[in-house]
Amino acid sequence: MSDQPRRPRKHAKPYRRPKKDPVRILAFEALRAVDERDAYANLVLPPLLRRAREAGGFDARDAALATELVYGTLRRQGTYDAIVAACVDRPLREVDPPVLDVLSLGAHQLLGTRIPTHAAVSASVELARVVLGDGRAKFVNAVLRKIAQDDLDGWLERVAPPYDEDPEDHLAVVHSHPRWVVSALWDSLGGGRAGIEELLRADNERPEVTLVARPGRATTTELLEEEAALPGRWSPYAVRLTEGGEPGAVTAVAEGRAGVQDEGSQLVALALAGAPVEGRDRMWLDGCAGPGGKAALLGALAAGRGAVLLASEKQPHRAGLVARALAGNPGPCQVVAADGTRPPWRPGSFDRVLVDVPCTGLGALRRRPEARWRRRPEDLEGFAPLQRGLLRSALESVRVGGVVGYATCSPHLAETRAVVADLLKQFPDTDLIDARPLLPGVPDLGEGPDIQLWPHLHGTDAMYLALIRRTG
Ligand SMILES: C[S@@+](CC[C@H](N)C(=O)[O-])C[C@H]1O[C@@H](n2cnc3c(N)ncnc32)[C@H](O)[C@@H]1O
Repeated sequence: MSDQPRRPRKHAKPYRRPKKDPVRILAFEALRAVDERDAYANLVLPPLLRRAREAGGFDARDAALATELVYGTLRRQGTYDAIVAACVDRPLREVDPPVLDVLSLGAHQLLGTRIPTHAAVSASVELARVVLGDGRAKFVNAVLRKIAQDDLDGWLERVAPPYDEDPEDHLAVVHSHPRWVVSALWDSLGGGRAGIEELLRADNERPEVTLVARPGRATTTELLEEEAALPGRWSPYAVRLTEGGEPGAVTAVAEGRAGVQDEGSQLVALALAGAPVEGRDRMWLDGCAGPGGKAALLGALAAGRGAVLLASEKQPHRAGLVARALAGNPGPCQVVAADGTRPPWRPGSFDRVLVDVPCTGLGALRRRPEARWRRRPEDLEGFAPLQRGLLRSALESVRVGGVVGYATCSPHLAETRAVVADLLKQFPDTDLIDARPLLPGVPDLGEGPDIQLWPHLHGTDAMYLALIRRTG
């Protein structure tokens, strides 16, 4: 035995178990709800945050951190799964989902935030003790210590296949999108590596909150008086709220004179309203109106031109939301709950028709962090007949000389150009209108005549719009 004196123990103070960490427990609960109950993060989080605030000791910074942990972990799940898989000695499907959630949450803190390594590991291990028990906390500790040995770039070099060998798989792991989604977005965007990488990066950013000043009811000047407000980029009715801006605190929003509406959604309504129609321009239809963002803007624009808007929506509760969005509209409008594929109105009744059809939502991935992992390629087949049925009915509902706008918040070609091409074959007396000149000053709208907006080019959701005139 050595006669060297033993080194004094480093931790002279008695071990004190760290206090429970409400931020990480809340983030874990939210991830479990998304995983177990197929909940949506943007719906599950607000009540959890409210309850935490009401319980006390949970301030705005805690709420911001919890939100970042949940959204960031969900968005980057594909990347973190690949890294965790490299650090455990069994297939990920054999790791219990709650354990995986704690590991992903830890991986995000280590690789996607500025939280110091020791704090990220110890907070995650403590979370694991509380929600999983001591035994599994040891496993979490071991895995996170391995992950902490490298930074994100280092890990990506190890776990992503080289770009030259498999570009789509490489981008899927590096930018955390399912491979089929990378493929579909790239097909629609076209071009080389730089563009698709910018798009995938933009999908991983939190979108700005954009307001619309509903014409005749509010002005952008009024909205710009808000502290965190900046002018919109493209829509004359848009105002952006920078970090910390709270839409609910804006008087015009509380009064329904303004609303929260992505600028891409505003541009779709503006392009339809601006399309030239021959003759009468009095009857406008929004055939898929719920929850009413575009209907409220169209209603206000119609009012300014002496036209009437009929807003139709199949789901009665969503028709209720449309009625709320249109309450106080400065001109005549009506809301009905109706199936747009079997409409109660007569053919040829309308001068302008919008159908913003149900779709995969692949253009709004910034807003719904879990959506990319839930969607399946088979979903496209489910939407295809409905999208065609709604466009067919819209083309029947418009009079000769009037215009139909077919919109999606997906850039997937199967939901955009393929639907339009099919219906143009069935309705030979139609013309596509070049929509690009209707959005003056908006660059990079594509080759036309339809338009495709993109998060990385326009800062909007990836909305698609084709404008079709009936000529006979
Ligand atoms: C993409 S959302 C429309 C968003 C809306 N235009 C807005 O800007 O707020 C599609 C809407 O179509 C509705 N819908 C689905 N099937 C329908 C049908 N057969 N007829 C009419 N509406 C339908 C959905 O309930 C959903 O509210």
